[in-house]
Amino acid sequence: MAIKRNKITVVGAGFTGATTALMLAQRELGDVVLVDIPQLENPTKGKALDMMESTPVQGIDAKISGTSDYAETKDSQVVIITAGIARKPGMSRDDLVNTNAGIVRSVCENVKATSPEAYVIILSNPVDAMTYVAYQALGFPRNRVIGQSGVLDTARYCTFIAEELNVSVEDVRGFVLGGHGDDMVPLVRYSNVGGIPIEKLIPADRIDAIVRRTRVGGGEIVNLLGNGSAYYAPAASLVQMTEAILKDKKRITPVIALLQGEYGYTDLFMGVPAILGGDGIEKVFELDLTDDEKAALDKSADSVRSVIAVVNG
Ligand SMILES: NC(=O)C1=CN([C@@H]2O[C@H](COP(=O)(O)OP(=O)(O)OC[C@H]3O[C@@H](n4cnc5c(N)ncnc54)[C@H](O)[C@@H]3O)[C@@H](O)[C@H]2O)C=CC1
Ligand SMILES: O=C([O-])CC(=O)C(=O)O
Repeated sequence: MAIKRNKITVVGAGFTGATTALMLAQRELGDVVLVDIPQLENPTKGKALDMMESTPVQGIDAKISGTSDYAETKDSQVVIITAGIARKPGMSRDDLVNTNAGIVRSVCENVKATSPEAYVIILSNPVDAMTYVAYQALGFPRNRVIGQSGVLDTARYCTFIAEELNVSVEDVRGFVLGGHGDDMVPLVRYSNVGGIPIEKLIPADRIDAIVRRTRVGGGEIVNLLGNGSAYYAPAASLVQMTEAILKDKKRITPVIALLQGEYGYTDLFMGVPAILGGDGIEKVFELDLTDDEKAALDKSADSVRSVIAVVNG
């Protein structure tokens, strides 16, 4: 049987969606279908065609198409959901909950009908609650419904650590757990540079400053952009997760997963370290936490619960 390229659907052709589509193609992870609402059919087709016309210059073999018709997304291996509104300065991610819950629900009904075997990655904010909405609407097993927050939050954290020490980002390792809000939990104790714990390299007050900056990293970009939120690092994070699944890389990475007892939480979607591979979330790791770390995670879990309560009405 002829081997075919993977098919990856990106729903939402705005800043994050379009950037993700281009980055997916640049890594030749598969053919990409970019979907937006019917009113934006032509701009969506236009963005896709423009990207497609860059492929000879870049030496990329991947098709990129734009549509508002889910028939064209049929049997995608991975579906990435970026549809929804983004926040502006002065707003929190949670302010987006009602609008985006409706959008994510309707998108997921289409995804369920056209790509019932897909691994679905959710970006739309507030992303922990939106992953819950997607899980309910899709009815897929929990290993196939995956939220993106921790790859991005950890990338910001590692960027700041590398800057602080003036070392390669490649040698920085860390984990950010919890909800994708200002209560997220960068795990200092599990962070190292080239295997050396960061507590041995960076003074405590500077580590505190890095942790604080990481927690509000999304807001820092929102305030600078003035009319939208981050999209380059979020897109890169989505691409890393997609690659982990499509290439069965079994990356150990934070993902938003449905917790059923892990860390003592039940029926909660939140960022935890996991193995991400060919079967989606293949295993969630339960790290040993100190009392302070667990208290911080509990606080973050409470924040996520309060947003999920809004969704549940
Ligand atoms: N989880 C995370 O780490 C991050 C989450 N986000 C979130 O991702 C979402 C998208 O952000 P941007 O791309 O910057 O926004 P954007 O406004 O540039 O793009 C959103 C796109 O979604 C489309 N859309 C709306 N309803 C739709 C529907 N029913 N079907 C298909 N498309 C639909 C819009 O027409 C628009 O093109 C926001 O909610 C934002 O807060 C953004 C960055 C990081
Ligand atoms: O801050 C926002 O609204 C977008 C986002 O989630 C991030 O960049 O972390």
